[in-house]
Amino acid sequence: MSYWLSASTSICILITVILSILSILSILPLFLSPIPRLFAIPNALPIIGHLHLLGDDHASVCERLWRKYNRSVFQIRLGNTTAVVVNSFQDARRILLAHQSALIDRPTLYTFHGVVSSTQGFTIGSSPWDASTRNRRRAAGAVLARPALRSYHDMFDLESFSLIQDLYNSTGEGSSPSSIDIRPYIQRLALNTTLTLCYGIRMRGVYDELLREILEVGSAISLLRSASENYQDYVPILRYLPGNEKTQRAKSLRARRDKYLSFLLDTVRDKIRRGTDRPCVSAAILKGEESALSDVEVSSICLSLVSGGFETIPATLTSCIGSLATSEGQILQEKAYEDIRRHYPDSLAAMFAASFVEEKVPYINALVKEAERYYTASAMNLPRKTTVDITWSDKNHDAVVIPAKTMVLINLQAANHDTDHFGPDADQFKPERWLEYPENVPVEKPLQGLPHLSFGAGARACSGQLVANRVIYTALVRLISCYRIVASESHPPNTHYADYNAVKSALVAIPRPFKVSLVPRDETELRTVLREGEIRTATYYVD
Ligand code: HEM
Repeated sequence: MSYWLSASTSICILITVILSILSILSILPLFLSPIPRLFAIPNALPIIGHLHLLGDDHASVCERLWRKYNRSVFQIRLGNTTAVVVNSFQDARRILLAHQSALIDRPTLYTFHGVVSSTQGFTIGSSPWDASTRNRRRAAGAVLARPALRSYHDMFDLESFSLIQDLYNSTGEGSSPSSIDIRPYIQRLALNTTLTLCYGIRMRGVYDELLREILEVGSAISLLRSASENYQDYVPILRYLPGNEKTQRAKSLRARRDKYLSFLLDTVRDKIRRGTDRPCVSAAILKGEESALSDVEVSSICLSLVSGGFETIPATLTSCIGSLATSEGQILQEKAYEDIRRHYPDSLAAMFAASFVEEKVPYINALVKEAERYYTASAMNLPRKTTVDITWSDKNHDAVVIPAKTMVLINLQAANHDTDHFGPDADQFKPERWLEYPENVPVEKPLQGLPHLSFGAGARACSGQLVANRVIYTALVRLISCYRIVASESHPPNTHYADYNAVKSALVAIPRPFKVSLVPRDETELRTVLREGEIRTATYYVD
């Protein structure tokens, strides 16, 4: 009897000791954390920190951690790097705007900055803050500012017209056309927009070889900026393993990118020699009209504009079309069509002629904002780094100091779906949230501050948001007024705000493939605008 008693006592003691050790281990990171008193997520492992916990979908995991621990701002450890994650809309907006100069820097990463970017310089979005970044951001800002939009009307017209024309040619005529994957068409629309701005060059074919090479290399490079794909950035010992595949891959992508960037710049030089160049960023700089920038800075600006738009616009626009194509989306399409007709009552041709110079249909503006919010293209934003200490406080917790040189990750996906800010239906695609209906017609609700955080905010906010809005707006107005978009039954879209993304570890979302049928609303009217459009746009580009 006493033997059993002492045995059970020993087991109890053993369990108590194990539990005590475990609880000490779980709270230990709080005491060891480099940012004193800022809540640290438990269960960091030696060497890798929280990388195991984050998996490949950092935004959704951090969103769940926020709700689980009821802390919108917390610290995590990515291998050897401490990062502060900010989740709620209010906190994200506050840290980006109230501390914008303290957050103006961006961190450098071994694979992306050390290997990929060693030849053409960093893009603006991946550059640490210094005088060169300031000059490049200013130059890009001038090209992408509101007054400059006017000079791109031909381009907006041509590219959105080519979208409609090529879709028409690919899907066939009649009321039951074949279903199609729309993303490659939108990729060309987005890439041609920035290629025209930077080099005065566009690709005619949706499956053009150079176009596909730029897209493939660009997407692969964007994966090299992801924490979950590049443990060697945070666990340095991995860099020295023999046959390091990541570094080899980064070098081969760098070589492929250097090749097409040189080709594009050489083409502009050649056009300048022959006097056939078009006004664009690189021609202005090569001709000495803009002398403050070096060659590497010119390459960096062009690279920033090309890479800034070619994935973000397709992610947003393709997914929006996915939502419109569902059975619930049919109602949204009809409301949008009615509103387009209300503002352009005369004819489809009149609407076509005006749709690229103004953004005046409220329902389409609401669709654009909702698509940008709901399908947050860059879920974890481009990382930021503090330049000085930030004193951070909120009403529920004591003030903490986030030290200078800390990585700050703003969870844009979580902020854009924050029910405290957008209401209980934040997880639904609902353009109506941006509208009010006095006298039963849609009018845009007056905006108080930022509508959403998909373009970031503050001193390093997206430079291309006005161009992006116009491209998405024009494409939607034209598509919806020409076609009813219907989801394929065999390849339907995934419309969940996180799961629509096939590659969650990438810096910018890549929507899962789906197909739609495009049913012409009025075949005769459609053919008229196609004929007129062909004549009008033929005058824009004479190669
Ligand atoms: C729907 C389309 C787009 C989305 C959702 C988007 C999103 C973003 C985001 C989240 C950032 C980082 C902001 C921050 O750190 O706060 C960014 C930066 C940037 N974007 Fe965009 N973007 C889009 C389109 C474009 C386009 C079309 C261009 C150029 C033509 C562009 C050029 C840039 C540049 C140059 C930066 C770097 C800014 C800096 O670091 O100073 N973006 N974008």
